[in-house]
Amino acid sequence: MIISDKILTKIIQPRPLQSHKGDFGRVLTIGGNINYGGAIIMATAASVSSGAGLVTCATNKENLTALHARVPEAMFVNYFDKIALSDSIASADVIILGPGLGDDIRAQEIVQVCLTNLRSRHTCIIDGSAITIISQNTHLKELATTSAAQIIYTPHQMEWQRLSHILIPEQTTSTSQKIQAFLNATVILKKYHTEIFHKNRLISTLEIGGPYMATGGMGDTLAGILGGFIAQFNKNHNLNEIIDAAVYFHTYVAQELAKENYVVLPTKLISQIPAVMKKFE
Ligand SMILES: NC(=O)C1=CN([C@@H]2O[C@H](COP(=O)(O)OP(=O)(O)OC[C@H]3O[C@@H](n4cnc5c(N)ncnc54)[C@H](O)[C@@H]3O)[C@@H](O)[C@H]2O)[C@@H](O)CC1
Ligand SMILES: Nc1ncnc2c1ncn2[C@@H]1O[C@H](COP(=O)(O)OP(=O)(O)O)[C@@H](O)[C@H]1O
Ligand SMILES: [Mg+2]
Repeated sequence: MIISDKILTKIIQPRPLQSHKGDFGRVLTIGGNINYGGAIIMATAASVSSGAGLVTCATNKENLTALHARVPEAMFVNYFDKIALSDSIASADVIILGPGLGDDIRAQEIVQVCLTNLRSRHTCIIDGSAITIISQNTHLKELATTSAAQIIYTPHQMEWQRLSHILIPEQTTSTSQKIQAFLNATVILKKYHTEIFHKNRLISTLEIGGPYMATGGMGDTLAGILGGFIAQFNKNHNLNEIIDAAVYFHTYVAQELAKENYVVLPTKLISQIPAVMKKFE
């Protein structure tokens, strides 16, 4: 199915008057080592801007000042503190694991803590470095595949090559779907005309977007929007439709900005999110 803007009017609804932040879900973002702090800050900012009720960022303490300067709405947890990390996972609805996490041994331990603490009530978006880590570790792959949580992988083609062992030129709809079924997860294969492989074997395709999106941080921003959409819309809509809406929305905002901009900066896209959501309410 080709996704259209109809999905946005369906999913983005006016908020009930009698509501509070607790009604719009809790997102936990996990990532951002000392080299890639920007990735987790962008994912966190995108979750906040797309309407998650409460957002916590579990990251390297080096990123704390920048996080608070850029996204004071977000709370902070030191991701090396295993007890604090487990507690944050327990109280989250949606977890975004991996933007800028890196793939060293301590990052692998963080992925292990996250996967072992997932329960059926959780949705976990596995992005960036976490995909690379899981690709290289059979035990972690097994934990993800057998998890009771809803797992959503958001690979670009190179990350999908690592996870699926399908070389990029051989990544067709049918080869990708075979591996996605084996992973027991949704797969959002990011590229020009992104494809979404849902768990019930439906496939959604994006026919908007373009190279103005080829900027570092654009995928981190998508992970954040997915988190924000799932956290707040999960009660009233089915997960496949919310995922399609988030993926379409991310590219729609970029496409609008591309009318006046040669490249679309992820931070600029994030700043437009609330106003564009308002258009579809
Ligand atoms: N400001 C930041 O802190 C940033 C941190 N980042 C993080 O850096 C870590 C490594 O991720 P990277 O993706 O940079 O590195 P990877 O090594 O995972 O992938 C990048 C390589 O894949 C190739 N590739 C092939 N097809 C592609 C496609 N369709 N889309 C994208 N790349 C494709 C690229 O040419 C490149 O050589 C991740 O954790 C990521 O979240 C990136 O998001 C960039 C920005
Ligand atoms: N040429 C393109 N056409 C359409 N979308 C693109 C293009 N290049 C990049 N994108 C989109 O930008 C995002 C890039 O994600 P990713 O590579 O994970 O970025 P990062 O990890 O740097 O944040 C994806 O949503 C991808 O579909
Ligand atoms: Mg990425």
